[in-house]
Amino acid sequence: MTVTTYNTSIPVAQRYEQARVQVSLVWNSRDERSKNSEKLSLLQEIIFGHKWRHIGGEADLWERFGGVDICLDPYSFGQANTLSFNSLLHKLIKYVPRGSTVVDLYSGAGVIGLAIAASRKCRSVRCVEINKMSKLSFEKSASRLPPNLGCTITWHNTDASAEPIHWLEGSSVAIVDPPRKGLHPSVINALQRVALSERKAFKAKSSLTKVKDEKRPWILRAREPAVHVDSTIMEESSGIWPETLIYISCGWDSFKKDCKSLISNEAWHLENAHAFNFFPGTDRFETSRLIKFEDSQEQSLMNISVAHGFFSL
Ligand SMILES: C[S@@+](CC[C@H](N)C(=O)[O-])C[C@H]1O[C@@H](n2cnc3c(N)ncnc32)[C@H](O)[C@@H]1O
Repeated sequence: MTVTTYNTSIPVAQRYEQARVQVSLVWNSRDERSKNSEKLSLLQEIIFGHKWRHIGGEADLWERFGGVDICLDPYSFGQANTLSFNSLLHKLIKYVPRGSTVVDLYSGAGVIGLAIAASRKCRSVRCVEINKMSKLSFEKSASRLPPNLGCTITWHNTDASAEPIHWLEGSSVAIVDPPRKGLHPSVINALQRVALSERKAFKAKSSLTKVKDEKRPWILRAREPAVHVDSTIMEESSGIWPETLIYISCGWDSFKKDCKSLISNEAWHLENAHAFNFFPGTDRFETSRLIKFEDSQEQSLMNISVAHGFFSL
């Protein structure tokens, strides 16, 4: 695969945005009418179409992340640098107090949530992801978790920005790992509100947040889990709000913007950050950082983890 950045008259960043991608398929046959040629058109359909089909080889790729087996299906998000991601997880896990109730927003196949569930004796972990195709990977990975974890783990196929308050309520730790564009304004707004004194008002009336009739069919709402692991009955969660926020970012500019918003009203205070090199040898280096926040209202510690933000060299 080649990405062309041919037009050198425009700035590098724009060159990549406007780049054209050339995909070369190497096929061992005399011509496109040879035996097995239907597989070639199938491959073409797979690459340029919207469906994935398993043609040959092992269907699943397994990785070991954060001490758990993780299944990576082709249609689910997967971290490119496994070593750096493991270092990030190792650091991140320590910021999650044992016994926490965790919400993993933008969870993909639930790698972070599953790793935390396995190592921090969490009471519950809720993974929230918009891509319904990640469900299968989550299910397969969850099936390999050690038995009797004593943690309720659920995976929800929904848009995290649709009802963020619902997901923050009942979670003592919130983890966000958004795409490069950063957090949706509704998520930032909800994080600001729950960390401020408004939190008390929320405590009173939130559990509270009624499910509204959704008039926009494209908005996913899935309060009920698509996958539920472990038999533990969910405890009453109202009254618990995030005291720890871990932000993992792959977009440095969007992170800076989100971070500024989160600390602007002193709801969250930056405490520390960690950086990890996700793309060594490139002209940018992708970093992860863990930033710890202190909540001035309640003197509790808040963490923000920023992963792989971009710095131009
Ligand atoms: C950077 S990936 C992180 C995935 C996962 N945390 C991991 O490390 O494998 C961002 C994920 O957010 C999901 N996503 C994007 N927009 C979303 C939204 N509005 N609500 C929920 N998930 C979303 C994407 O499908 C993708 O899986």
